[in-house]
Amino acid sequence: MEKRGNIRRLNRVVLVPGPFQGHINPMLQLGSILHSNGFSITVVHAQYNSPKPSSHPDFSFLPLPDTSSSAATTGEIIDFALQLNTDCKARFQECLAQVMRQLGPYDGIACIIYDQLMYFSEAAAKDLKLPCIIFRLGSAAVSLARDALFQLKAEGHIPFPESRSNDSILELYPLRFKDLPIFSEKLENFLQLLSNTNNIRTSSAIIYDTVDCLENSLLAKIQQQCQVPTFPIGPLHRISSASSSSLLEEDTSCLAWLDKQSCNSVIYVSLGSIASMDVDELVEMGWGLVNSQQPFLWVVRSGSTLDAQWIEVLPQGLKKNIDERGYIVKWAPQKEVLAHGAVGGFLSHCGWNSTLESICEGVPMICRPCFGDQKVNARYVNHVWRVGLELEGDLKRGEIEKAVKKLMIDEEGEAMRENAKKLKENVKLCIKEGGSSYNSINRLVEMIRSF
Ligand SMILES: O=c1ccn([C@@H]2O[C@H](COP(=O)(O)OP(=O)(O)O[C@H]3O[C@H](CO)[C@@H](O)[C@H](O)[C@H]3O)[C@@H](O)[C@H]2O)c(=O)[nH]1
Repeated sequence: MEKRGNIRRLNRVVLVPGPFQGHINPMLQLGSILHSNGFSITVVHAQYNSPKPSSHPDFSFLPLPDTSSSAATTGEIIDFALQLNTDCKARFQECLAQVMRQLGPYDGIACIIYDQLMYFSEAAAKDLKLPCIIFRLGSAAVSLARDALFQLKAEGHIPFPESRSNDSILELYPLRFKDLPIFSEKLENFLQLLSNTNNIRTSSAIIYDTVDCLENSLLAKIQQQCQVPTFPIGPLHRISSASSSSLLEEDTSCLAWLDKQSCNSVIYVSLGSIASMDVDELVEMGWGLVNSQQPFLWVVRSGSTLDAQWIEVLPQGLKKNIDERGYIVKWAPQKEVLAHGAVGGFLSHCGWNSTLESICEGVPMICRPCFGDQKVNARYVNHVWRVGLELEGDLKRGEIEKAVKKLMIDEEGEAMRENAKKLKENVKLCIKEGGSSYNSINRLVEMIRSF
């Protein structure tokens, strides 16, 4: 890793993850892959949802003293992200200059890899003449859908009336208007954020945590439109040996509970790290699961129910039924749960990490998308990859019960399980030696070495 013509070694990669669980995990997984390829890793991060340095002793961590460290709920995410970028830009540049000084004259930064949400990184890198690479965290389908939003807006198609919800969007088939990854309540701010995050500016490449066998034609389309190389290197959680970057404590007691359940019998329920529900929805979910008669493992994050601390708001009768059939935790070791033989289905919000993790374990899904890219992922899960079904409309116990039975017991669910198993095998081929993701990682490493 020596720079031609001098003895300066550029082997440090600076990573800038977004401050959410679903963003931190893949970035640190990428860090561990680069580390195993001989790079030193510095993680520059926001203080809000700060990653835990003790879980990654091989990396250096530098917090940005951002002022926007207030809780970001679903409705506030757009404004939070815009503010974070304003707050962090100058400080990031100071931070980089500090890293460069500390490294001394013979050691240097090869490049900066930043979460597209942290687009302030690019300007600072440019000022310091450092190469940078964008990390786009969602699927290729989401990326294309986001690009198309500006045209749809210019043509007056968004915001769209309820009557158009089910209409297909030709250029984004099979997406319908209701699947678009938009935040309708804050459309102008959202498009502003999107235009900032989508702009490649001086970045040298784009990384995707996705797999060729899932999104082959979409990835080809992106590469055609893109002036810089793209690297689909996922699923990172499968390729990387990184230890858990969980911000919350994982309750591993659920694994012992799973050990007592029969094969493929348990429905695992989790809506990720951001989505919330109200008390009525929590109660409906509880009864729906109980009435399905299937054993269930349910993640209810502390504070994820509006107007409640945790599950104290569940009626006693329901609690008693849950104790007989289910197990509730505040946070699960999700990857281990999905890999457990007892788990036969996943009721998920379809965050991209959860979707990939489920596909990699061959676990079919009930899709309950809550916002943003989750709606696109859900559509691909049930309509393209055919490894799940969608739970639409208001969250009602009868509908939940029906969906769980369909997935876990009916023939329709069995077909989805078969498809999921095939997809799992295809992904395995992509990550093994000579596979598409394996080759993509090698090309990425070569590119970083050439900077
Ligand atoms: O009990 C739990 C629940 C989740 N997880 C992990 O937390 C991550 C959750 O990520 P994801 O499924 O992507 O959901 P969010 O946390 O909601 O992620 C945000 O970021 C994603 C990546 O950009 C987007 O796809 C989502 O829509 C957005 O909400 C996954 O790695 C899970 O394994 C656990 O470890 N334990």
